[in-house]
Amino acid sequence: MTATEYALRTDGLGKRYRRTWALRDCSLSIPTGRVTALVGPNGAGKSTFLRLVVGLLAPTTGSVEVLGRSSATNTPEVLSRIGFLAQDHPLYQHFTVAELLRLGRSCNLRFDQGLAERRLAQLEIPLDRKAGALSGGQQAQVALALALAKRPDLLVLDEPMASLDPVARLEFLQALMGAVAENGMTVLFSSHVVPELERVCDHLVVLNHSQVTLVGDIDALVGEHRMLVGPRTTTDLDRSGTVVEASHSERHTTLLVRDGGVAAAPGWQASPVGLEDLVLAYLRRPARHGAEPARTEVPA
Ligand SMILES: Nc1ncnc2c1ncn2[C@@H]1O[C@H](COP(=O)(O)OP(=O)(O)OP(=O)(O)O)[C@@H](O)[C@H]1O
Repeated sequence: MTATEYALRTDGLGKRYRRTWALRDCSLSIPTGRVTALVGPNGAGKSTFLRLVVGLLAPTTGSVEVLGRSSATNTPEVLSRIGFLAQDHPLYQHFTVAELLRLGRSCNLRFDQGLAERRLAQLEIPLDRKAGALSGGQQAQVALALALAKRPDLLVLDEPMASLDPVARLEFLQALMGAVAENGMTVLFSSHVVPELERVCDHLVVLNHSQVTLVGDIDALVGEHRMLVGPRTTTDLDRSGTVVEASHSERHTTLLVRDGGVAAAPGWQASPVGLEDLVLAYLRRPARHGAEPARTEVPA
């Protein structure tokens, strides 16, 4: 792929706040046009990663390339192609929606006021209402309308649905997907709500303990993993694979494996794994801080 076929590339990216590494050794690529979910527990480094991507933070190590350009040399032209919705979608609470739109237009060359107004009219959000008088879901929708009106090539959203109820979350995701279908932009958003991601995302990054533990196309990742259940054992498996997670009951052993790991021994059964189980298994893995990925081979 050429540089512009990737909306985002990072190489050895790291950020340290005093003695705390919020993100380390992050090297990944996100192809253009994908909707990517960034998943991780509290404190995993998601916000730090997203703020590095949009240029609000400078890396301690490594580099970020966004829309084919290094973020170290971000020009106003590149920045105008990036939309960013910060966590809790902050809006000036004393501004009316119309005033927020005016502010957006004055700050962004490509601002599409008509697009924002149509979206807000569909949602029946009055333009003369102050942001502080809107519900959390309405504020999220206004923030999304402002971000979309920039007509960004890359839209970055930091936990955009965190404060929304299930209905508002669904409406938000539908609005986002509608905009993606219309504009064909690349979207990167962080979330804790794994079950909802499968419907809208085609790419996944799992971040845990400040490190990327899984990245790739969701269908491919799900296809590469499987669940093996067999008689309780820790040693007598004779086909190699990478054990992501092992659990044992009194009589059975359950393994989540990657790359092979076909149940070879009699009594073992393999089954596909769902996205949620897959993500949870990676999130449960202990921290590692070495250079090499922690891959445990199934004993031969
Ligand atoms: N400005 C800062 N100064 C010092 N430490 C920070 C700062 N910002 C973040 N951290 C630390 O960096 C780590 C990663 O924080 P970050 O906010 O990126 O995580 P997160 O995955 O977005 O968490 P959450 O899901 O709770 O929002 C945490 O240990 C956090 O305490």
